Amino acid sequence: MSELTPREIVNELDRYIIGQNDAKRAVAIALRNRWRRMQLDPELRNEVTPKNILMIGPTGVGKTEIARRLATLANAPFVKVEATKFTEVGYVGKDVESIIRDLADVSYKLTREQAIKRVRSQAEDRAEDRILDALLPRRQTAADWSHDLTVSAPDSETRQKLRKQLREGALDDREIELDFAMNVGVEIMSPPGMEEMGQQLRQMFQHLGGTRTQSRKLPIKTARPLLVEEEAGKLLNDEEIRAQAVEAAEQNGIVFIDEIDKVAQRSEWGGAGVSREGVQRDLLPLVEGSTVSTRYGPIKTDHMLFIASGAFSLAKPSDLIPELQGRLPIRVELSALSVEDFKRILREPHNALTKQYAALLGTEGVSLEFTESGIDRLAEVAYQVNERTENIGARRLHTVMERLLEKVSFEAADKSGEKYLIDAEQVDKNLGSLVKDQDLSRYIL
Ligand SMILES: Nc1ncnc2c1ncn2[C@@H]1O[C@H](COP(=O)(O)OP(=O)(O)OP(=O)(O)O)[C@@H](O)[C@H]1O
Repeated sequence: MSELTPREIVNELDRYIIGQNDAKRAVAIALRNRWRRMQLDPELRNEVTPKNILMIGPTGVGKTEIARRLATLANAPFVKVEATKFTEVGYVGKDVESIIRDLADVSYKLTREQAIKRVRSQAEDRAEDRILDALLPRRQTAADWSHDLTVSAPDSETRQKLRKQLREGALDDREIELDFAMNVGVEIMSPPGMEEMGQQLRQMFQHLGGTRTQSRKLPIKTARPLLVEEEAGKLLNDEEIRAQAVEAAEQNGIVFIDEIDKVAQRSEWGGAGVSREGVQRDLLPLVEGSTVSTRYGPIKTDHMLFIASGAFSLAKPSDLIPELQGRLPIRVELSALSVEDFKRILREPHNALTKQYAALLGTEGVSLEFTESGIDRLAEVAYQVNERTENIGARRLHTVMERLLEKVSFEAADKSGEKYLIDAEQVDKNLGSLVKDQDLSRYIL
């Protein structure tokens, strides 16, 4: 559980997202409220439900990015779905529960990764010993000392030498033969709603099947990560991880529902409105709090944080069914991005595109530098293309940048040691004609 204060959360988000302060504040408060809730005594804790958020703003201005970064910050399981997915042909209702099942999968993966991190060094030690055993069968070193091979004998001199070489990477290419555990568990696909039964069957088969081993000959550098993974697996308790994953999804889960405006009911839309309202009605129990069965066991949605988002250019939040409106009490508007914002997005974020491309090309020994004028011009070009064709927000920076650097990216492998300077002139030279030609920019930028 993140202990960051709202101010700290906003500061962290500022490292990646330019502007959109209202939205940042809203999600920061929501996250802090989770921490506050956990400080309460259990009885009151259960009464406090999250104040879900409705983000309103055009496409590509940072709605998803804010939610995703928040989740990363809080180490929280996160899923994003498009509400329109449930209006597609073939939708037969109730499938919205798959959102929670996906969240459970994400949560399990996250929880397992964290658990692996905790046992990693122990698993690495064990893996090292197994490699050494393969290089120098332990009987030669340990048997005289003890017949019980599970008790580790002190390293013989040869073993010590090998261990040193191994750690220095000197034996990386040496091939060894090892027994790897093969999971013979049966994958059971359970129909929606029957996950728990599937889970029980899976466990039953696992007991019947057990694990078998398979002997494989591999170079040490390939074998090592596999052995670490296998040893970590042995050190972990899967039942415990499953239970923790359920807990994390219930207490920390964040569900981001995009395009909620597209399923907002408007009386004049007539017939189609029914199915749209249907989707809202299906979503409602999740947001209000219900129990969904997953392969990890039943999961309650009561304390998950739901962030719904949409452009609301045609429909308005008041076109959503009243119950859903009531469940999304916090409204934040995100503004369209200006040229100045684009300039900052290219320069400031920790992961700014300019930094990403420079780092990528750096791996080829090519140095890529953007002058101030170059960045300004790029931002202006992206803004212009957005105005003239379709406004896709900051996503335009990606398409424009990709186009600008296409040639450099292609050639970089043969240009080690060279330096590329991107100034305004370069930008104009590469993109000028495309920007002027509306049809071309529609296809290419
Ligand atoms: N304010 C911003 N600061 C930095 N980067 C941004 C900002 N807005 C958008 N971006 C970048 O633009 C891309 C798209 O943004 P995002 O996915 O958040 O859009 P969105 O507002 O959720 O749109 P949609 O509703 O269409 O999904 C991301 O790569 C994101 O990093």
